[in-house]
Amino acid sequence: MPATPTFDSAADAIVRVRGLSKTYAGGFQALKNINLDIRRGEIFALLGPNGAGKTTLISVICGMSTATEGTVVADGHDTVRDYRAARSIVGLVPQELHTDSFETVWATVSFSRGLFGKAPNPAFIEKILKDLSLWDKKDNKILQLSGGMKRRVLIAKALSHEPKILFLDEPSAGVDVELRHDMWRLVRELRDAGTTIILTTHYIEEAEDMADRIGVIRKGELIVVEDKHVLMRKLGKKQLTLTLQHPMNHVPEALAPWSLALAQNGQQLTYSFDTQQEDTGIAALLRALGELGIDFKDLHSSESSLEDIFVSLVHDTKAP
Ligand SMILES: Nc1ncnc2c1ncn2[C@@H]1O[C@H](COP(=O)(O)OP(=O)(O)OP(=O)(O)O)[C@@H](O)[C@H]1O
Repeated sequence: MPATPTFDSAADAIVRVRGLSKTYAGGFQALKNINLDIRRGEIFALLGPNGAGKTTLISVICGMSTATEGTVVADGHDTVRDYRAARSIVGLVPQELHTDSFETVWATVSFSRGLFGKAPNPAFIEKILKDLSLWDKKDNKILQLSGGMKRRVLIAKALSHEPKILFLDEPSAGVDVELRHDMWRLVRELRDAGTTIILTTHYIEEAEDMADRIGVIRKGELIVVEDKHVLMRKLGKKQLTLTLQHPMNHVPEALAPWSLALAQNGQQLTYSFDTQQEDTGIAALLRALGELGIDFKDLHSSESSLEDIFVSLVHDTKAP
């Protein structure tokens, strides 16, 4: 399993993370020497199990939390030395809802824009609220809204100052299907308009669907950064499943080289092969089956999903 971090030094990186480590006050090291370039205009998905360090990494990149070592440069601005400028180009949709507000939706979102020193732009705020189906709630107080509506307000706030980089921390956690679809439509629109999107997610099918590149973080280390399609091609496995005419009790010794799995009460033989190999071994397997007189009535192949790849990456015992 190639769990080597591929450090990609893109010429047009909008975020450059170098040698980033973070140790919390209690002594726990949550991030270990992270190097990462986020390309301008991409959707980058950060995957990792609970506690891997995703939120910590996002908060340090956004300048909300300080690193113990290393630097982050966002669109040319060092997030520590040049905090205000760096912060003004970043929008963050946090995981937690802190929105027990007596303010109205309109006031809250407009105020957020003002916090970043941007001139009022009611037409722009109106557009965001309409895009997020919040327009008819614009005069409601935040505390009167449902959880899903509050989540929409968080997104509206993050977008209010027209950030170049939008961070979404677990945007789909606890939201209904409708909001999820609205959110992904909006994310695609934003990306098409030039916004760079960085998100963390547990919904791997979403990363598979949405992301241009994927980063996998485990125990504070970035173990893989790769173009989604390349990752799936490189680490993906294909499976060939044969449904047999006659069930068998065990896999014959002569078929040992293919490490076949027998399932479905001896009716199904499965062969897993590496998609990168030049010779998949399928032709030889079919010949061997013919020679042994093993007939099959059906044959189909399938590819491993990003989820399979992710699970095998984070459980790879060889990696640290
Ligand atoms: N303020 C803190 N003080 C000490 N340790 C912390 C603090 N915040 C987070 N941690 C620890 O750092 C590690 C990384 O946490 P982080 O929230 O970044 O993980 P995550 O990948 O976002 O997890 P999840 O998917 O559960 O949100 C965890 O072990 C967590 O317990």
